[in-house]
Amino acid sequence: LLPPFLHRNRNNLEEFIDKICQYVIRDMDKYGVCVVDKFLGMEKGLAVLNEVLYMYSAGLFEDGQLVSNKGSTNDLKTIRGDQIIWLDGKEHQCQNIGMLISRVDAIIMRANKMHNNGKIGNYTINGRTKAMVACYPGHGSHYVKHVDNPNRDGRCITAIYYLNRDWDIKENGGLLRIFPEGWRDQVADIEPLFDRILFFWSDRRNPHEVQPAYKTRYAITLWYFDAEERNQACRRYQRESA
Ligand SMILES: Cc1cc(NC(=O)CCC(=O)O)nc(C)c1Br
Ligand SMILES: [Fe+3]
Repeated sequence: LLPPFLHRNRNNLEEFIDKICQYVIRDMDKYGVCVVDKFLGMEKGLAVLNEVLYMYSAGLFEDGQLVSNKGSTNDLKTIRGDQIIWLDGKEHQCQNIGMLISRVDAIIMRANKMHNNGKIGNYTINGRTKAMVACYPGHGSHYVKHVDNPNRDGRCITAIYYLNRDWDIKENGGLLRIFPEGWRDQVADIEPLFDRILFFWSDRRNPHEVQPAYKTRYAITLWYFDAEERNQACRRYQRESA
């Protein structure tokens, strides 16, 4: 008879997803931010990391936005921000990234169903963006303080999965600092640790920044849509572009 921990069969996965789901609902309701560690486990986490490293080494990432950085002499020194690639997870050599995406979908859709008559935080989630795989090259590249969805474009939850093994925040930097609205001068400092997933409301409640990273820093981001807000945003967009 196999020891219990080797039976990672369906019902263990179902139980795991339910447990994480309760935790996500509670923390999102209370804080608007939720961190889950050991999300996939070492083996699957490494499989996802290896797919990302393979694509990065194959030069498939596009150059991210240029962050114009005023040097000391006030010259416009542009340092490269994050480099990104968008994936739907069905691409060749991406089946583990695809598995990660379906795990996050399972939690969000389960939370959507489970929570006060099919809503999480009063949202009805009916879709998401593709996965944005981002790499900060690590020469001090950072991301300036911003809000993901400042103008009601439909995105309600940001989910970020981190892939950085042996990350030492003092040495390597790359801290994600969230300034949750209503927390007064408190901040949420999130280290981009391997196999960690972070959820937060995408709107103005959660301005955030990535502090300069001094080692290559990888993350996979998904943004989930609220049906109503997304429909209104699409209608607005059609009117504007008509
Ligand atoms: C391209 C793009 C990236 C990000 N990334 C982060 O905020 C970093 C989070 C982290 O890696 O810890 N956000 C927006 C609104 C856009 Br657009
Ligand atoms: Fe962001």
